[in-house]
Amino acid sequence: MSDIKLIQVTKQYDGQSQPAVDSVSLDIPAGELVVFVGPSGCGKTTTMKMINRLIEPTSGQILLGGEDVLAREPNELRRHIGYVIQQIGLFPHLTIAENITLVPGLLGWSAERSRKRSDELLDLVGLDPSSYRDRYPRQLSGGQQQRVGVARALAADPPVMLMDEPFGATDPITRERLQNEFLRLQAELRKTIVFVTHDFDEAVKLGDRIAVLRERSRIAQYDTPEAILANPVDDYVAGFVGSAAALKRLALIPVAKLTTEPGSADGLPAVPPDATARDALDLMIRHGTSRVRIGDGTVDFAAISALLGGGHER
Ligand SMILES: Nc1ncnc2c1ncn2[C@@H]1O[C@H](COP(=O)(O)OP(=O)(O)OP(=O)(O)O)[C@@H](O)[C@H]1O
Repeated sequence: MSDIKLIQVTKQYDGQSQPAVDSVSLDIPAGELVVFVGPSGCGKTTTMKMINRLIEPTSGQILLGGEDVLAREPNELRRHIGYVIQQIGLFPHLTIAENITLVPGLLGWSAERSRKRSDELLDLVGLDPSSYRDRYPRQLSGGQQQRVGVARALAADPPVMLMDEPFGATDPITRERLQNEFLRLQAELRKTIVFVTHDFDEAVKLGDRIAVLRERSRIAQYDTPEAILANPVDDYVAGFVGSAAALKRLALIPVAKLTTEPGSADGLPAVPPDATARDALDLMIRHGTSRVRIGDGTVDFAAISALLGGGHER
């Protein structure tokens, strides 16, 4: 199992008076997408890069599937951890297929196996292999290059992915499309993912859990998006959540996340399986009910109103 455990991890850069990351402990369960969100300079990237040893911790321990990452050879470690960054870093003189299969190449895959994998991944990220595999990066739009970046990180099927603001450089519409595609992918692949962003809406939309970080990467709150929206632990987190934006955020939360056990759903209006909490609320208001059906379960008004920050006056 590829869970990740940070145990009192500290990074002190040379010449800095304070550590960039100060004794951070965090458990990231296997198969979950955990988002680090926090203001610029709070140490998100530093924390993430210590997991694949692009940055070496000053002290503390990082376990990957129970194994100390510091005991592993860095290049070998990195071949098992997909890495996606904002400036994708595709090699301009290599074709898209060659870019995608860099790591499989290092792992000694045959040309045939690499070609198949690259076509499969292009399909997976929504690019037609026959029209894209032989192009060069400059012949693709920013959003398409970003998809190739994701495909490349997935190439050797690593159990763990680190993603640093991967959609940050794209326009809002492309960004939303990439987020949606990525959510669909992750529902299928269930990788262990650490995802860095400073956009709280993105964190709510993508995260199974969110770590809200304060300065020096200290964890202000670590919980599901729903729990953080409903009960921010303090003013710092509440400031991040921003109560005025709560209604808007309902449109980001799949109502399936809120579904309760199957009960009697006779006669209740139904929302489709991919509906958002906002859709469910609209349906309740239209039908004057406090419960709606989704699949085999139901969701009630209390679950939705909790997301609006019920009980936390600002
Ligand atoms: N190589 C370095 N040497 C010295 N200080 C550094 C180095 N890299 C980062 N820092 C400092 O460590 C702190 C954390 O930086 P980091 O890049 O991890 O933050 P971040 O939360 O990812 O920020 P952003 O959202 O702006 O990318 C910052 O104060 C930064 O100036």
